[in-house]
Amino acid sequence: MTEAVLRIEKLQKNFGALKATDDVTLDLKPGEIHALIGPNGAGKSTLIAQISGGLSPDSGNIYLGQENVTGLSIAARAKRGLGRCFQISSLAMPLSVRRNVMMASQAVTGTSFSFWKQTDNDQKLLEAAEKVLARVGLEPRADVPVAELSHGERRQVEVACALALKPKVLLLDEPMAGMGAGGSERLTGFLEELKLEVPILLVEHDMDAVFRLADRISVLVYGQIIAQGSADMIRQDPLVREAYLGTEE
Ligand SMILES: Nc1ncnc2c1ncn2[C@@H]1O[C@H](COP(=O)(O)OP(=O)(O)OP(=O)(O)O)[C@@H](O)[C@H]1O
Repeated sequence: MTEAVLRIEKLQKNFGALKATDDVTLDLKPGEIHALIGPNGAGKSTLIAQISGGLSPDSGNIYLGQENVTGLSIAARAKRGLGRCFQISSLAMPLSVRRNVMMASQAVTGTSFSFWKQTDNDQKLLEAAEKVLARVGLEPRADVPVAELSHGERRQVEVACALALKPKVLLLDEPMAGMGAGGSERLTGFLEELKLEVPILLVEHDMDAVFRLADRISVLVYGQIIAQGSADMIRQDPLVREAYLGTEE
């Protein structure tokens, strides 16, 4: 059996009486996209926050490869290869696309002291940024301030920032949100290629993208996984149809 790169075991998180994460177990294997779907308020963001390290679970464990990372900080997890899509709000708007990507990779290489001077000179960072920008198709926009980009392009910058950290695992929280049809289509194609290098745990409301991309899908409702399996299995699952009735489809 292929070893999981990310494994979540019996995770539990309560907010007062609300069970936001209720005994969640799932894993992510090399080469796959595992999508996490569920109606609004199902607990997807809460789960992603616990995996990335922003929120501590009440109980349960999170493993990156063999290592239990449940007690580690966001930065410590990032150093161990847990990449996540940066929120647009964390991008530096006045700075160029290239500079944003360089700053992202610097954040985990530990070279942040006096980085304003250093960044321009650090050839390694620059080369790494150029590679990533080419990868996501942002090369022609490298010198443009993020503030001048379209929403879809900013999303691409977020993905580029995450990739600059050379992650072993990628968490993407609604990467298609706010993108036009063309943007979603391009990003879908890109993620299809990317998963072969970096497995992806994907939270996404765009069901066309989910059903096209996901090798496996977990359906979260009221903090619990009510179904887990291939896209075909999930499409036909009566519990899932009931949970989505009148919402997504
Ligand atoms: N810090 C918090 N304190 C109290 N309740 C919270 C907190 N964060 C989230 N919740 C509640 O936990 C539940 C799960 O919320 P969460 O944002 O994880 O759902 P979601 O599936 O990501 O929703 P959406 O699809 O709308 O983004 C919701 O009922 C929400 O109101």
